[in-house]
Amino acid sequence: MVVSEDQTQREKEKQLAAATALRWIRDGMLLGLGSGSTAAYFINSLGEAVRNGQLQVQATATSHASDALARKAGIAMLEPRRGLRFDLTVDGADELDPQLRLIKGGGGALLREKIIATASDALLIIADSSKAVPQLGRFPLPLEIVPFALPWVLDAMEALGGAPVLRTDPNDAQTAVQSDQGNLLVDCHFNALPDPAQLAEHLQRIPGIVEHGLFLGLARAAVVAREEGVMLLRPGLEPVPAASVSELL
Ligand SMILES: O=C[C@H](O)[C@H](O)[C@H](O)COP(=O)(O)O
Repeated sequence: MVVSEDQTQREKEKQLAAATALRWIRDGMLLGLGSGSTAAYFINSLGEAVRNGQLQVQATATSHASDALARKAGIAMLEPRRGLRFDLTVDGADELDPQLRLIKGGGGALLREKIIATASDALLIIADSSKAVPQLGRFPLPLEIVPFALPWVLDAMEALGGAPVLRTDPNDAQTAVQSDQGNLLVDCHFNALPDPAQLAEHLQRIPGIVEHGLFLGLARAAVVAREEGVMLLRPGLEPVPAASVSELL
């Protein structure tokens, strides 16, 4: 596989954003752990700090893959239970706009990610520079669908102006990808989402859509690594160098 200079730069930025997020992790915190390649860098860095005795934390992961990675990294894992709330969730994103509205779910983990983000006092996004966009929608919107509902959900998405595509195995177009819950995933192409809140309302009314990948009003801050430095973005505030902010919460 040929890896372009751009891809190499993106990977470096993901690692840098993930490592920067560690500066806001405090001893004793209960953490939500995100999914995807950027979150994996964070889990590995966190695991290293735990194994070195620098940090003691407990966590719940947003996917089977992240759970396995975190256990392997030596992080103490918590099962879901009544009353459990997280101090902070650290997760990646497929797109984030200046108001820190997000598209998530490119890795299929959107449902557990939204559950854990909602059970957290704060959601911190870690991202490479390609994820920060002026307007959401170039990345197709992921949806988690109950299998029985698929045909009607596809019709409903077309009626909303989207072009829905069932997510299949990249090596076998006949095999649909299943989420950790055993549901189907649909990627809906819109090109641009001028009113994400209105779209989210429509999606919530379509039976069979278990969850959609619009995360609105959930992210407290985003660490975005760029060639010129690592910035902290917060809704309604000018971006500042991440190193200048000592307390996030
Ligand atoms: O379902 C996956 C998640 O929403 C990921 O956080 C998102 O797809 C970003 O993944 P990556 O860090 O690999 O770009």
